Amino acid sequence: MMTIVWILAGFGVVVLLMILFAPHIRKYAGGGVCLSQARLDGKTVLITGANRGIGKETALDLAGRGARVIMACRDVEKGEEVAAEIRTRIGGAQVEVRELDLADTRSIRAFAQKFLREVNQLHVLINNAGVMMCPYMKTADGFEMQLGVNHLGHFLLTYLLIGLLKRSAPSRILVVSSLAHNFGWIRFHDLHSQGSYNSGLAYCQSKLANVLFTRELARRLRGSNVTVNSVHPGSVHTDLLRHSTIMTLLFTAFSLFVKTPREGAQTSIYCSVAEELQSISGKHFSDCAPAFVAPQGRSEETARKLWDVSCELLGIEWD
Ligand SMILES: NC(=O)C1=CN([C@@H]2O[C@H](COP(=O)(O)OP(=O)(O)OC[C@H]3O[C@@H](n4cnc5c(N)ncnc54)[C@H](OP(=O)(O)O)[C@@H]3O)[C@@H](O)[C@H]2O)C=CC1
Ligand SMILES: CC1=C(/C=C/C(C)=C/C=C/C(C)=C/C=O)C(C)(C)CCC1
Repeated sequence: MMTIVWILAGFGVVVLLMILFAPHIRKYAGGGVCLSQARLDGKTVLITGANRGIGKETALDLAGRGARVIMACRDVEKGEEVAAEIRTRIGGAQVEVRELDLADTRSIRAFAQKFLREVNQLHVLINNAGVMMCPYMKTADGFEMQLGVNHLGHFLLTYLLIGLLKRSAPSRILVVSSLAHNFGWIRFHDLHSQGSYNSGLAYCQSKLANVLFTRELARRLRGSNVTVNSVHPGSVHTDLLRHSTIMTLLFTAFSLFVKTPREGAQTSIYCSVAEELQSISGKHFSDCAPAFVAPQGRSEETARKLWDVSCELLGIEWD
């Protein structure tokens, strides 16, 4: 009986302390803030998955800095609703919505074709869209969904737009990866998890692929004045968690310690605008500062092999 009383008392003390220190905990959990006041007037930014979560907050901030923001969304209607909200919140905001389904290479090619016809400059490409821990699904081209959307879809999109980015230089590419890359490895023998599927490990693989792509692309872009960096936004309460009940419960219970989408967007914003990053490429950032990359994310051999396999799967030649 006494043990239960002590446990309840301890729990009460913890809750009380959390309430008391809530503002301090929130400030700490919010993480790094982009302090740059840089304007983006005359610059064009493309953000994938900009209709919610981190992508939406990134679009809102960059539009506020005067950029022309193109929101690439698979659901145009949802995208238009968010674009209208951004226009209401920021007078004179230049936001547009274009259809892009990263789970279908035909949609990616159609998007790029139209984009290259109608937009003549691109200064920042933010590969932000993502899916996490979904049940086993395949993209229209037969790729495992998380690898297909998070890595291969963005790989093809970047390939199709790289000429425009080079012509618009100085320009930047951001790849929104994750701390989850630490727990991933590239399963070259079963890239699409046909033998066995673990939704968490498949997500980690796709986020490791993001880091490896960033490093290999940076190496290939040396001297072009186009930089590419990867980002971990932090643990952010967004709809990304929708396929994991445990993660949803955890993030709800510990919401004090988890970032809001606006806080989660800070590192993407920082890497898009910070003047001091103008010539920084092939690095990984979190909380608006350089961040640790796991050894498997630093392997040049794996990065090159993944590059070749990705080209082969997508039927492209990218030297
Ligand atoms: N939230 C977190 O804690 C963390 C997030 N990240 C990364 O941050 C990025 C943004 O995630 P977050 O904002 O949290 O998640 P959200 O689920 O809120 O947003 C994801 C966005 O990606 C879009 N998307 C998903 N599939 C496709 C597709 N096939 N084609 C085009 N767009 C698609 C979604 O569109 P729709 O609305 O139509 O579904 C949505 O706009 C992701 O890359 C994620 O891996 C990394 C670490 C932690
Ligand atoms: C352990 C623990 C947490 C869980 C963190 C997790 C599970 C992070 C997941 C990150 C994601 C979703 C990455 C996406 O790429 C909280 C809730 C912060 C509260 C403090 C203790």
